[in-house]
Amino acid sequence: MEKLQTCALARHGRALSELLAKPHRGNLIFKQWHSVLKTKAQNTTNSSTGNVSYNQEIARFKGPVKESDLDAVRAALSAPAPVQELKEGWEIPIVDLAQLRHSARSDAIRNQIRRACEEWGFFYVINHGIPEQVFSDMWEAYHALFQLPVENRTNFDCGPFIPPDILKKLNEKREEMKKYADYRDTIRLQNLNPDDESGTIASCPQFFRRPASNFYKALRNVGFELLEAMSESLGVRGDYLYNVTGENNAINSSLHFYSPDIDGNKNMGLNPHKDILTLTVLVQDDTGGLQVLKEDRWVDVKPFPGSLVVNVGEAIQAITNGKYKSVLHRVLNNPTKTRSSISCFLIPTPDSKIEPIPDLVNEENPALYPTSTWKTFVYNHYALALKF
Ligand SMILES: O=C(O)CCC(=O)C(=O)O
Ligand SMILES: [Fe+2]
Repeated sequence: MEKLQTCALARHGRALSELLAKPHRGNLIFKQWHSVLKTKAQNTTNSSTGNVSYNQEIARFKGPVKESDLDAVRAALSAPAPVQELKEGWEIPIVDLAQLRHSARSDAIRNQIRRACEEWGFFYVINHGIPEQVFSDMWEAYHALFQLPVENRTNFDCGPFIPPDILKKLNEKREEMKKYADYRDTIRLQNLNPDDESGTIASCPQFFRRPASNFYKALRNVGFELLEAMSESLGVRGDYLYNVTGENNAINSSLHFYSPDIDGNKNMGLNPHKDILTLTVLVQDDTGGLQVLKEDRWVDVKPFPGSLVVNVGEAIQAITNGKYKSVLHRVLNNPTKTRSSISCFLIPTPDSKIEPIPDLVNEENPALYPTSTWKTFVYNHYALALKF
């Protein structure tokens, strides 16, 4: 703590304790970009963490770490929407995968998926059949990973996936971007093929490889199954979305650890953003805080034990010519508890062609997206967001 305090003093010329005493201590100075967690166990009540917990004071104030640029870019993609009361009875749709696998019910479930993608862009998946052990092993590995000293992360935490020239522009806008800082720590893994133990996963610590491989394989395969159902729900061949996103067996992942909102400032753990990729499959612990925007209202994606949370990415929105929605979502920090989540992103390969499905384009529905490669799509996406 002492070291961090010195660091805060040096940077901001004020003692940490002084700032902590102020009612507005959630000010920009402390909205650091990343946080680092480790050491001293505290009595946090995060059920999925078991006995493991992290020192939240440190988590909040260490930083900025090597620029969590992606968060800032994502935040810049759209201004935060107005916060309104949640509408009673609005619930995220639930998709029962066991029923989808049951031929007598699969049509009905595909229709549910279609509606969920059109109306919400988000849904829960239940009865996916992934053994509980896969999750518990992964959570254990997750917590062990976060306990490593931050300098030991460089081998495997790939940082943001942003084209270098965009990154340069972003650095020029750094001050402006600070207002979008998030209260959390994130480890990012990129281009990880869970089938290939000699690939990217080999740069992860030994203890993490096996549980991560099992976990990502399971989540990715659920993602593939959903891509098939989504293709069919659009009236195209079952392998359409899978093929069009490049038959990529590798995934990206963000492992998030959210600090408690100890000053009650309703700080943002993760600013409103859309996922740019194909499909996100996410697990969250039982803390809650994830919200999705629907008709200008934030709706809670409440923890639902045993479920996966799935959301449509920008790539699918483009391929479906806007029919399936990639929607804004955010995470609010819990007042007292930490929160853990792991996103598994299905990603196209760089040369994949991203363009609307021809059958979905007609006179009434002109193409809303030009044909591009995934690489260009990503570039344009960020460039547009940053308005240069
Ligand atoms: O932590 C969560 O629940 C959301 C994470 C998320 O939106 C992301 O990684 O893109
Ligand atoms: Fe997201």
